Amino acid sequence: MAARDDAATGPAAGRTVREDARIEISGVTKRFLTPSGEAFTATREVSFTVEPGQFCAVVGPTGCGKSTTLSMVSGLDRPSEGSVRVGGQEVNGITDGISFMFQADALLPWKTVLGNVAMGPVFKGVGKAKANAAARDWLRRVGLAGFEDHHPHQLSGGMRKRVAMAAALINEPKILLMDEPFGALDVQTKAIMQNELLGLWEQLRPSVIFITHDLEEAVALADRVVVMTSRPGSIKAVHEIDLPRPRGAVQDIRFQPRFLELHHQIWASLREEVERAYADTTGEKKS
Ligand SMILES: Nc1ncnc2c1ncn2[C@@H]1O[C@H](COP(=O)(O)OP(=O)(O)OP(=O)(O)O)[C@@H](O)[C@H]1O
Repeated sequence: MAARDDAATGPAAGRTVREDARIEISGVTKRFLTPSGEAFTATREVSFTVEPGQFCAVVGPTGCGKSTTLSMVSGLDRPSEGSVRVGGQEVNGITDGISFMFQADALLPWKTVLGNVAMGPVFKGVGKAKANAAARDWLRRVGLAGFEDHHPHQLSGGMRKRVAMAAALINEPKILLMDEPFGALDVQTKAIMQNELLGLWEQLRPSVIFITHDLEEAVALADRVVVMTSRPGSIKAVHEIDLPRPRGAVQDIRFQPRFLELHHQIWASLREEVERAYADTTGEKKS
């Protein structure tokens, strides 16, 4: 396990970050009841911290409990044991100041692009004119000026992601939870969206938990990469990513010697878990 950041030199150094944006996941075990009434352990004693303003990626084999962990941070679900704290307060319901982005678009098909993005401030009680003005500004920031009156089905996959990103960021969340947000995009569009996300994150600095199956994406974007074991998911390793910021274009980062070194190290620990999870599904034994 690599050494942890020093607060003075870590990702938040020299920036205004919100102390209430620290996420502390401590000893979280989550059990579900199976249809036959048995307890199924999805995660076991998961512990890691995301410092305020830090970008943390989580990787691990399929079914290891990544999304389950995220839903406990969001307050949509509760741990069976252990605790999740945001800004020092135990999470026991939907927490204010948290936004989400998932692989599937969460856009309302009957609303225009402008209407979708303005929804966040409207729900917070901002007047419609002011919310629309903020939404226009955010659409400009994500390169969609001129598409305000379109509906989601009239946009490409990448454009819909931009709308989702504007909708997630318009309320300037202290925490952004992302579950494979770019998983369904083609390679080029994915790289463009990753660059856009990094640019916006550097301006706003929410704390981010970013789940991905793409280790290159995790290393290119994150300050910290958490590797989870195969089911039941626990923490295998936490790797600090010491690539300098701003990172520049993700397409170029991938060729840097330090990137390759980090990727190689993390893949060594992830690979074993991916193979173990695969063996579980095929009934093969891997000790
Ligand atoms: N509400 C639920 N009820 C019962 N079992 C659940 C529930 N939610 C998740 N699980 C189980 O918990 C385990 C972890 O699921 P989870 O979706 O968190 O994994 P994941 O790591 O995000 O997977 P993937 O990478 O495939 O998206 C899985 O075996 C899943 O079937």
